[in-house]
Amino acid sequence: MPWPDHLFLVGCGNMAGQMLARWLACGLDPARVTVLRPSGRAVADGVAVVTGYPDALPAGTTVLLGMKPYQVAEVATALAPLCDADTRIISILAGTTLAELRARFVGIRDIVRAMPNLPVGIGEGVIALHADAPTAGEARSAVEALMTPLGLAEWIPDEALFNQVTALSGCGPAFLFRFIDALARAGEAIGIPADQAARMALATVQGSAAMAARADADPATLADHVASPGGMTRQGLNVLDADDRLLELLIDTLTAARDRGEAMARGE
Ligand SMILES: NC(=O)C1=CN([C@@H]2O[C@H](COP(=O)(O)OP(=O)(O)OC[C@H]3O[C@@H](n4cnc5c(N)ncnc54)[C@H](OP(=O)(O)O)[C@@H]3O)[C@@H](O)[C@H]2O)C=CC1
Ligand SMILES: O=C(O)[C@@H]1CCC=N1
Repeated sequence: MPWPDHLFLVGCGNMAGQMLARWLACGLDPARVTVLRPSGRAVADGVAVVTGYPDALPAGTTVLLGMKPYQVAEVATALAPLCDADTRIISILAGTTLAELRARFVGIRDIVRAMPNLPVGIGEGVIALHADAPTAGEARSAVEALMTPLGLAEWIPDEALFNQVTALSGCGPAFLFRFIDALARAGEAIGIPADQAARMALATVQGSAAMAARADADPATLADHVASPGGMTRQGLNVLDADDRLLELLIDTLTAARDRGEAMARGE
């Protein structure tokens, strides 16, 4: 596995923390990692944690921007002077365009936008990637190799779609967690004891997702395999399908998330 010579994480909270946990589990040497986080909280055995910027970054450093998007100006002011032409930057900042990153990290050739999601921590995430023309092919390959142990890595050639894919896969786990919770609560509402409904909802979603991932048939066809003609499932599907109720709900959900990304890109 071609790990970066050095990895410098700016912020290591919910998201970057999951990425790092997976990289370490896959063999990244913790001595190659420095984490900057204001709290100074320990991250993992052997990983250096700092609360301020070092005087210099080691040669061959890959920087992961993992703080909140609104902090990019403050971070870039401190970080950009430490970067040299060979520093690689990976940004997971939602709604932060490459144009903005290029304006803040002038002179850096290799900048990649990455949009991971939380299941990267167990190697079952999705990571959308986008790079523009100046970023070297070698850097793209290196970043892709770094993302591969995290799950499904997909290049998005058109950055204009980045907020859309963020809505689908970056935010998606939250929508799925909400669905699992709602399925359990719906079970409880029709009389199943709460703890049993929670266990059964989670196992149903887990088993269905795993089966869909392995099946030759697409998910829409699999739904028909569950539904016996004139049976119970069809009656339930009729509720979800009436006026495309579920589809419309999800389109509204993704649209709201996408719109927020566009507003963030405008600095709102
Ligand atoms: N959560 C998710 O599912 C996803 C998040 N993202 C992106 O990841 C980024 C982080 O989100 P998330 O992990 O949820 O947020 P968290 O709040 O969990 O983590 C933020 C991190 O930034 C650190 N931090 C705070 N202030 C500064 C500062 N001034 N300079 C440097 N670091 C700072 C925090 O330090 P400390 O640990 O000391 O508090 C913390 O480690 C965001 O840009 C978001 O858009 C992208 C995809 C999915
Ligand atoms: O909520 C957010 O803004 C980030 C982007 C994707 C998931 N979390």
